[in-house]
Amino acid sequence: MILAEKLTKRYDNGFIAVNELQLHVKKGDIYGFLGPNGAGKTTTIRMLTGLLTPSEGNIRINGMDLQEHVTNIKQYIGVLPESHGYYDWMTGTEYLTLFAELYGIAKEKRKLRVAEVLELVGLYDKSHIAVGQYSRGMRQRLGIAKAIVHEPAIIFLDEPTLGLDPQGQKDIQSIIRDLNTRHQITIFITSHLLKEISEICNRVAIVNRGKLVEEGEISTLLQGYREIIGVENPTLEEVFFYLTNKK
Ligand SMILES: Nc1ncnc2c1ncn2[C@@H]1O[C@H](COP(=O)(O)OP(=O)(O)OP(=O)(O)O)[C@@H](O)[C@H]1O
Repeated sequence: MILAEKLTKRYDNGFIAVNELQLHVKKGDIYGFLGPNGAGKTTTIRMLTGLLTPSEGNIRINGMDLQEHVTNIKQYIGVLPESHGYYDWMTGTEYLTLFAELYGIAKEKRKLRVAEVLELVGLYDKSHIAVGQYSRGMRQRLGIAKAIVHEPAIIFLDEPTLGLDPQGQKDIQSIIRDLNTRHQITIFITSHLLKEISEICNRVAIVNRGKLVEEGEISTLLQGYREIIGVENPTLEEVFFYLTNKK
């Protein structure tokens, strides 16, 4: 579904933030993209979603080259960026209706689709309140609703539970599972909460200083590092620290 080959980003100051990354996200995955601060996760998401041009390498989404078909591909993907602004004076309904319109959803379908996504993220009851009065958890849920309003096949969630309390984290996790299982959306997610990733994802990639250090099924990965780390049942956190601290 997403195939990135030799993906590289060299910023104008010469710094190589992403270095020949090979990624393969399969249809139906909840794919965790992990790495320490500064590893290149946001830079990668920005390239995979067509916001930043790679310095080298290529990206195929649903078999289409991203550079060549960027406009078409934007209909297939939805994004919850790491940080994003809202129009605080708008209600949840107005905000989503605006994006439904920008995505070209026909006027007669907009109202129904906006109501559907509000229901899906548990904001239906709050749809008439100004976004400025939403809690952080509600804003994140609204951000997810925005990411799915045009029925994309893949969504990219950059730290969706950052700064949320445990209940807020659980709410987002259950929305993610629901989108994946009931709505067949492939999910690409970054998070520093490794327990969260091991609970909701089936596959992960671990990056460090712009380079891929591992990719695969979580269960296979954990098994593969049993002897190397010398722990009978290593957690994702133990494997992560082993891989990102090694020289
Ligand atoms: N515009 C830029 N110019 C130069 N360097 C940049 C630019 N944007 C990001 N970087 C650097 O690229 C590296 C990767 O940044 P990026 O934001 O992709 O990391 P990240 O893995 O998302 O980090 P975090 O977990 O902290 O969000 C960092 O060292 C960052 O300082």
